[in-house]
Amino acid sequence: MTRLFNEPSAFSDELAEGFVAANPAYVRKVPGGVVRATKTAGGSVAVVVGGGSGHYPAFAGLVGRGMAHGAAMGNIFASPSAHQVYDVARAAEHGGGVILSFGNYAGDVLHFGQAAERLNAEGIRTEIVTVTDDVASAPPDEIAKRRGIAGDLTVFKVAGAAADAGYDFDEVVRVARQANDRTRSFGVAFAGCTLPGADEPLFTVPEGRMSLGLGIHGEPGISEADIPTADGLADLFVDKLLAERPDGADARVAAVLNGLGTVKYEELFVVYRRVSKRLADAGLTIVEPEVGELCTSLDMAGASLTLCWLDDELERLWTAPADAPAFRKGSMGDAQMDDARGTAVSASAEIPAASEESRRVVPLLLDVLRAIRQVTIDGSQEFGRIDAVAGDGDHGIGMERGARAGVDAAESAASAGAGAGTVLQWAADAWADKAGGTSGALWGVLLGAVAQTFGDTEAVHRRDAATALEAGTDAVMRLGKAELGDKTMVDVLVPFSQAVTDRIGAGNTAAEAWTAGAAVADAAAAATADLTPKIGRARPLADKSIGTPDAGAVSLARIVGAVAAVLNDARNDSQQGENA
Ligand SMILES: Nc1ncnc2c1ncn2[C@@H]1O[C@H](COP(=O)(O)OP(=O)(O)O)[C@@H](O)[C@H]1O
Ligand SMILES: O=C(COP(=O)(O)O)[C@@H](O)CO
Repeated sequence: MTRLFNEPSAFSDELAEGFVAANPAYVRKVPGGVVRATKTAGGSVAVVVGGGSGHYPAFAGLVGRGMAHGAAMGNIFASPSAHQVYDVARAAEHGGGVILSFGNYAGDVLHFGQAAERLNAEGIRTEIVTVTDDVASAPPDEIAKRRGIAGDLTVFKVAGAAADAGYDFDEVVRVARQANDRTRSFGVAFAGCTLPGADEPLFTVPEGRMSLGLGIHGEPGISEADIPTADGLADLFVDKLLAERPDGADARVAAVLNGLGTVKYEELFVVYRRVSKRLADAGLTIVEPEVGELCTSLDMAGASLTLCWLDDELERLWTAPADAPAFRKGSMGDAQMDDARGTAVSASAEIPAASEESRRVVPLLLDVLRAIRQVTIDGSQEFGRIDAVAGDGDHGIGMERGARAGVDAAESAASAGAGAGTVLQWAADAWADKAGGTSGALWGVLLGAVAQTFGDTEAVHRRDAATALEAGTDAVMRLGKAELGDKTMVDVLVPFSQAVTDRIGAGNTAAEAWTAGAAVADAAAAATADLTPKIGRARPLADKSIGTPDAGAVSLARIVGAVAAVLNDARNDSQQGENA
């Protein structure tokens, strides 16, 4: 149970504030997260990490000398937005380029990817290193699909040490990827975690049982077993990981026995006693092990073991001194504070000139956006419950956060005289920024593509609605790379967009076309229940997901229905106006 909070929606911002207040010698707040408060040598590569909040000390607790240079801090269990990542990277970079490193989750991949594109376009050399250590989340022949869990630590540590040792950009990327290739983790959970303000945990495990192959966002494990003794758990961990020993690995390993939130250090030590013995029996030498909480999942009761098979270079970097709020090793000497660096990085947007025709559609667009917001408020709990079956339960919160921010931004743009395109673009940017997560990125590009199609100078006709939907569908599929049948919002978007295009082509009004499209969307969303997820958070829990529709598909269908209602109301109003 997360007992101590004020407003649940303010939890991640408030914890960031408190974290910075508690660690002024280490970190400084910047838009989107934190950067080192200490000086870094000019020309160094910057290692910027990040992810959702709720995993402390990942990610902000690992910012400091010898470790990361900055951390983008998302909402609880939701990736930070591209905007946040960009801002943190700009504040952290020192002229040697930026390595963005994070656990392999769809939302993080999309947002960090967009930030990398922007940084590279601005001439800041940026490369991504995803962490894929969780052996439970995909088989060895699909290793790149694996999630990142406590193995974040070994990858960030190696990358940060290399950057501070003066390695050049390509060399930091090389050793960080090498560390990831050599890192494997496996975890179990005895009880799920509860989001601040929620009454129920995201999942439960029957008394006396444990969930094997946990996710760090309250995703249930992939199978269940009786809770063994401490030695039994150690054996399970070691057997799983020894079976995954990378090809060509030497006999020296970094070992991390990680508590997920409510397992006591004492219990971890009892388990570690046996882990160390078993590894020694297997002929392995453990190098500077870590036992404690290094990557958590709020109050989840659980533990994981990580092994990183070291070579000489990785060992040197793993054992190099480090000094971060939650990770200290060796002795680094006195730090010099970095007072001089500025923080403001994102330019504020201007309102481009708009034509009268373009502005004429803005009131209707605002009604549409407000209706979308209402759907996300009304459906927040339900979308979250659907998402929790095989995901992390945050789909409702994320959609609501995004839609609320989108409406606020659109209203500001409209009151400053913006045209249709800019109103929607502001909504798109604010949605992606405040929602984070996979759906935040996807709704950002969806609305952004509609905004581009509408523009600020031409009147918006019903054919433009169909063109905009097609552009939005393309943008979502290009960014998310999901195909039809993968069990995502794409399974609704494609048939819905097609239905609207067909109806408009046949001479229907926009309201008629959307009404017909809404029926198609409802049926398509319901049909996702039979599908097996092939992408996104639910993929490792495919069997659990069968029988439940996809959360993003359901929320999209609900939104389409609400938009159809707004268009029908608008049409009835204008007909009454004509009759009067
Ligand atoms: N690659 C993808 N392409 C399109 N939609 C996706 C993709 N991955 C996930 N989704 C959609 O996003 C929804 C989850 O959104 P959200 O809760 O924000 O995700 P997460 O918490 O997993 O980042 C899924 O139900 C699915 O509809
Ligand atoms: O939750 C995280 C990112 O996952 P999403 O795919 O955005 O839900 C984060 O905590 C892990 O980095």
